[in-house]
Amino acid sequence: MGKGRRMKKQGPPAPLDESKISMLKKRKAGEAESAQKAAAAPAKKRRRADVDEEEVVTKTAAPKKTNVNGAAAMNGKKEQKKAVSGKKQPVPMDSDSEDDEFEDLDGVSEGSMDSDQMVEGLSDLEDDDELNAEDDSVLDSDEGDHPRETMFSDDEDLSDAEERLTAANIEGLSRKLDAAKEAEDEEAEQELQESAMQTNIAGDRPDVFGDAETGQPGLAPDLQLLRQRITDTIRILGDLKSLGNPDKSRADYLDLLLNDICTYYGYTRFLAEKLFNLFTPMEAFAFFEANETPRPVVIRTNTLRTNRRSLAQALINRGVVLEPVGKWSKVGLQVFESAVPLGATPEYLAGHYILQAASSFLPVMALAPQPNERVLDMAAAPGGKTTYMSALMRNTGCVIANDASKPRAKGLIGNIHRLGCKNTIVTNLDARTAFPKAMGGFDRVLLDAPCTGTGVISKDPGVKTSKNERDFLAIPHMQRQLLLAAIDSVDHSSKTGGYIVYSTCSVTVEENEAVVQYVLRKRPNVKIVDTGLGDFGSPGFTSYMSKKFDAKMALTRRYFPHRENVDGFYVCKLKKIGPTVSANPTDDAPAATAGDRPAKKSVPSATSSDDEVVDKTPIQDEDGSTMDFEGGTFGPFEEDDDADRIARAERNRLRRKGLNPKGVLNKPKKTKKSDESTLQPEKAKTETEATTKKSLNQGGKGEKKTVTKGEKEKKKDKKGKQASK
Ligand SMILES: C[S@@+](CC[C@H](N)C(=O)[O-])C[C@H]1O[C@@H](n2cnc3c(N)ncnc32)[C@H](O)[C@@H]1O
Repeated sequence: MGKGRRMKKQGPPAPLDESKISMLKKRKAGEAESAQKAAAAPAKKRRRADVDEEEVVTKTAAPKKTNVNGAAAMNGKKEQKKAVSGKKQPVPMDSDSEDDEFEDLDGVSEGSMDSDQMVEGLSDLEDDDELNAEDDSVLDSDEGDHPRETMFSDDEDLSDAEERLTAANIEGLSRKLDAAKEAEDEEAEQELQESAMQTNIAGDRPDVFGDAETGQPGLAPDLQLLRQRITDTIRILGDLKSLGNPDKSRADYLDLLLNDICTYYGYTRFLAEKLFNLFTPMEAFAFFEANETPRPVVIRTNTLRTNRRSLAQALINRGVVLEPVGKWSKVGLQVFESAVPLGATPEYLAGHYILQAASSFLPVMALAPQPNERVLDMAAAPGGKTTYMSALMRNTGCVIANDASKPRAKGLIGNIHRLGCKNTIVTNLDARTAFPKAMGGFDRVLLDAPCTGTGVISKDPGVKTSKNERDFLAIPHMQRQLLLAAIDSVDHSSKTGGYIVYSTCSVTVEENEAVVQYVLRKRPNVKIVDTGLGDFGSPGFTSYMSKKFDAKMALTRRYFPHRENVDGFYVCKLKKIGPTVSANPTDDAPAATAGDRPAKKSVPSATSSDDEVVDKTPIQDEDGSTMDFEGGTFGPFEEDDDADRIARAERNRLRRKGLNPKGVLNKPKKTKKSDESTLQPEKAKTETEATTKKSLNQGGKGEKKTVTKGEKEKKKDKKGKQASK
């Protein structure tokens, strides 16, 4: 549908630094020798072009496991990779001399490249920032204790120093991305203007309303014209005064634009509007466009079984064209092309890697689980993040990997076994209720929440039409409950942790900042902290439309397909700073949780009695100031009345269907269900919804709910309200 976008590199690794290479050339070989070699070069090039398989295999002194076929395949792939990545290629190597390698680096030689050399290229790309004039590791052979080991480190665990390095890398990458984006934006703007000029050459003010009919009635719309009108309208909206029709308002243009976007990209008006409102019209266009193309394929090296260099080597041997994903990750590899199915290679089956979107590394990096900790992954299936956590913890401590969906939990078990995670226990529970009471005291909790999936529309275009108003009430409601439970499951006095990471693959405010804002109000014992992910991505919104959020919301991170070329994602890191209490004891705070280990001093710990112990001690911020959680700077979430709002939406939905809400909703039910479960969709539309529904049922089953005095009073209140309505 949309104009094809070329596959962009997942955050471009820095190109090889030619000046450093020249320096090395000079140092390694004298000038006279260089001249001699240069004279001999054509002959060598010819020889290389004719290189036979035997020569490839015997290139290095040390015996290599180079797969001849794989190497041969790579020769062909080299050119393809050039085309895809548009970058200078890694170095073809020859055992003859290092100088030859340098010639190749200069791009003179058309010679063959074996798989080892590809890996060398990768290591160069990975660490080129660290290169200095004395660095021997730009190119090397496999022999001896060569610094190459540090270039493509065998030990890719994130030590403290490495973590800092990763953060620095992210900043560097981010700066590069900014520069690249600026250039791209300029280019796009120019293109847009050029094309607009071509079609509106006749007049200064493009008449987009004049050609409102882009196709004959009953016929498919002319997509070319539609696209043109979209770009024209965006241009007009950028300068309404001089380009717009004086008889038309901004709202008229926005309306036209939204309708065109719906027709062109196939969204419902409801969702198109919701997503459109996140951006300027120009950026919204880029977002919708990006949703039409797939994100780069990325695999994560499982460091419990191998290291990235060996994995890259093995896959290159099989004809896979790949590169390190970017400096921000030491375990990711972006795959450009593959001659074999990536989900069926021997390395895959042996658990050396997992196919995992780049953005889904980020929540785990933010959580930063430490060896020997006790960690909970509340919604874990199929386990991309669980297995990454397990690897970061080096198979020590304990990861509880939970998912409410049984079939998905089976997949999770499969991945855990395949990847050799031995510190992991799988549970199949509704995480909204299961953990805080039964099993708390976690050092860290990850909640990668079920969501509407508006960040992954390129993977699941069904989202464009399947998500409705009701979903945007019911799903955030569940996310709030889950996040409250996540907080209540954490031990605030954990010596190493006390952190919660909340993430979604959705870009809407309802599922991200609004959920976090809600829990900040409900749990004054948490605060937003820096994700540690550097400047990669954009800050979370501190205000949106009429809503104002906590100023620290800017510490949360948003990722967008059109900005970072990753799936749309949101990451927020919270620190629990006091025992579980609730600002409103009648709300979702459990009467007793196992989340907090008994506090050491006078702070009253939660007990197992029905009545919640509320710690009235004001919670102090790091600077010693008392935190203001009651209204004030952030609001206007005056009253939490999710159930009412959902009920209202349900009534509206039924009315739209032509049904009488009173008749339908007041029908006597066979079994008694909780407020929320009666409001779940009758028909599961997506896997998430299906799971949600199931988990709701599971939650109801066999769970004896403890009702506090406050809860009883609130219920009474609600009944009174409903009766008066
Ligand atoms: C976004 S996916 C998780 C992806 C996973 N973290 C990964 O990286 O592979 C959300 C998961 O939440 C699960 N889920 C939905 N409702 C749940 C609940 N109440 N308790 C626990 N898990 C739930 C779904 O089954 C789904 O697998």
